[in-house]
Order: sequence, then structure tokens, then C-alpha cells
Amino acid sequence: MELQEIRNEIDRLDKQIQSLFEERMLLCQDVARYKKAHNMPVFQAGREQQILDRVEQNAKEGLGLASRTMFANMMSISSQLQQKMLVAAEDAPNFKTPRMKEAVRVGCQGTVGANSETAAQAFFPERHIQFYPTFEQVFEAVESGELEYGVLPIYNSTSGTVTQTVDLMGKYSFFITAMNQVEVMHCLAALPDAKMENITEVYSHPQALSQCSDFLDARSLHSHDYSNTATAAKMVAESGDKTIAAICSEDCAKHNRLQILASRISNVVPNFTQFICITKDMQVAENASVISVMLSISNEPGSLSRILNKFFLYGLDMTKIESRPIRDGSFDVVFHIDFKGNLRDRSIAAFLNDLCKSCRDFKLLGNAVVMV
Ligand SMILES: C=C(O[C@@H]1C=C(C(=O)O)C=C[C@H]1O)C(=O)O
Repeated sequence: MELQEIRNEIDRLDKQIQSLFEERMLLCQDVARYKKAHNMPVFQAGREQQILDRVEQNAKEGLGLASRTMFANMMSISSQLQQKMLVAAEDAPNFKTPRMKEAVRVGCQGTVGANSETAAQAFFPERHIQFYPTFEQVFEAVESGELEYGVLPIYNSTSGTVTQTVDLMGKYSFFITAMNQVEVMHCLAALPDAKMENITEVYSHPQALSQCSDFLDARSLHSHDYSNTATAAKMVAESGDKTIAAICSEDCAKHNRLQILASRISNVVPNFTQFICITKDMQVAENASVISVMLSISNEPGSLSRILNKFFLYGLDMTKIESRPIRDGSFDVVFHIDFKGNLRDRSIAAFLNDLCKSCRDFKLLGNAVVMV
């Protein structure tokens, strides 16, 4: 057969497939009406499994997996249509809005001069900021109600995810209501009479040390982890030791009366850190635009592609996907995903209903308004 003839034949079959596909989708909408009337969930794992097994068994030689994949995708589409239909008939979701302007009990990790303080001040201008020694204590304080809002770093434009924050997210109950970003301008700070050539040891938060690794390596400086940039600067100021320095912000160096031996020493300039503002209960601003979820999926062929396909089917813009170890000795991971949207939007509600059914574990982390 000539190419054109084969293509004509494909076009003829495509017409039939499209018409059968649309007929099938209309039947699925009837199923959705039935499910609504009988209070049944859209997703029916047993029924899908039955269809997939039958399709694979009946397939022509070598086309089993291909047919199975096509039907799995078709059923994802039908679930999405049904989900949208059911949610469209429901009342619009109602959420509390954040009350950040009235908040009094606000806090972050670190001390005066830490970048977290700058971020917290940007969220809560002129408010007293309560400081905690660790990120975990900020989560605890929010969960217990000691703090109305807590501020934590989550992502740096140079070194990526702040894993200490992200790895605590499965352990505490909280909701992300806002995000902002702070330009991190690291400098090397030492005692007023210290000399660059005599410095051998540098102290700072591990994230800051990794962001300035080129500067440190080029001068063979030894780096030492410290709980945060501000406490490292304070320790250097009180040490009387002219061979040590801290990496901190210029404001922090000045606050501790330290000498700036080198400024803007990050590997990449400019260097930004994103911060999240968390609260205990679900609070969604009218203009919240980033939804964060955390999920795990079963370890079987196609499970990740099924999840990703849903974002495509609902037309959602995924802005971040990252995997983190579950940390139970296995090599299993949990995915952290951010995408654009507001929970008040019914199609987002439909999407989340649909998405969580395909996950082993699922946690909605927040819906943040982005403040810049
Ligand atoms: C159509 C249904 O809803 C969903 C979609 C299916 C399909 O497209 O065949 C099968 C099972 C359900 O997860 C149904 O329950 O029959």
C-alpha cells in the first residue's frame, strides 16, 4: 500500500475511534449522575482493574501493554470529566481568609539579623518576632497554637530546597498561607582587626556555606556548620579569635560590629531565598495562587505518569516537583509538588479529589498568596 493510502485508512479509523470515544464519555457522564444520586465516589479501582486486565488479555500479540496504557489514559479522562461534573453541582468551597494584619504571635527560627527575620518582618511589618533555635520548634509552636504564624525558609535560588524545612512537613499539621522572597547577600565577617590572610575557619548555617562554596574552596577555608548565620556572627564577635570568620548578611555583620572582609560572596549573585508563612488551620486568601501538596504513590509501572497526566488533563501549571526520601530505611520517596491555583476554584476541588485517589498518601500543604 502507498503511504497516502495507509494514511487514508488511519483517518477513517480515527473518525470511528473519536466517535466511539465520545460515546463512551457520554456514558461515563451517565455513570457520574448515578454516582451522585447514590453517593458513590468517582474512582472505582476494582472496575478499572477488571477493564485493564480484560483489554490486555484480548489484545493482539505485542499490543497488550499499549492497549492497557490507552485504556488507562481513557479512564483518567473519564474520571476527570465525572469529577468536574460532580463538583460543578456542589456549592463553592468556603474558606477562612488569613488574618496576618492582626496577628501578634509570630515567629521564626534564628535571631536578630537572620534572613528569616527579614522575611518575617516583610510578612508582619513592625511586629515583635519571636525567635526559636530550630525549624522544628517553629512547626511545634504553630501546631500547639503558641504562634499564630511561623516563617520558614523553603527554597534557595542557588542551592535549592531547604531540606530541613521540607523534611518536617510530614510530621506536623499546618497550612501554608503565604510566600515571599528575600535577597540573600552573604558577606565574610570577622573581628575588626582580623586580616583576610589569617582566616582559616568559617562558621555559618550549612545552607549559607554551600551557597558560598566557590569562595571558600578558592581560599582553602575550612567550613563549620552553625545553627544559623546570625548566631555564627555573634559567636565570632564574642570569640576574640582573629582566625575565624562568619558568613552572614551585611546588616548582621554591622549589628555585631564585625568587619566585612568580602561582600556578595555567593556562588551565584543575585541569590534569593523563598520563605513560607504557616498557620495551624486552613486559611486561603482570595488571591492565593500557589497550591502545595505532598504525596506518595505505589511503586508500579505508570503510577507517576498517571499523576503527572492529571495535571495535564486539568490544564494545571506545575511549578515545582521534587522527591524526598521517606526516611524509613527504604528507597521510597515522597513527592512535593507546587502548582498554580486557588482552592476556591471548583475545578481545583475536582482535581484534588481526583488526584488524592491515585496516591498512596496525600497531604494538602497549603495555598499561598505570593507577596513580593
Ligand atoms: C465510568 C466509571 O467511573 C470511573 C471510570 C471508569 C471508566 O472510564 O471505565 C471506570 C471506573 C471508574 O473509576 C465507572 O465507575 O464505571
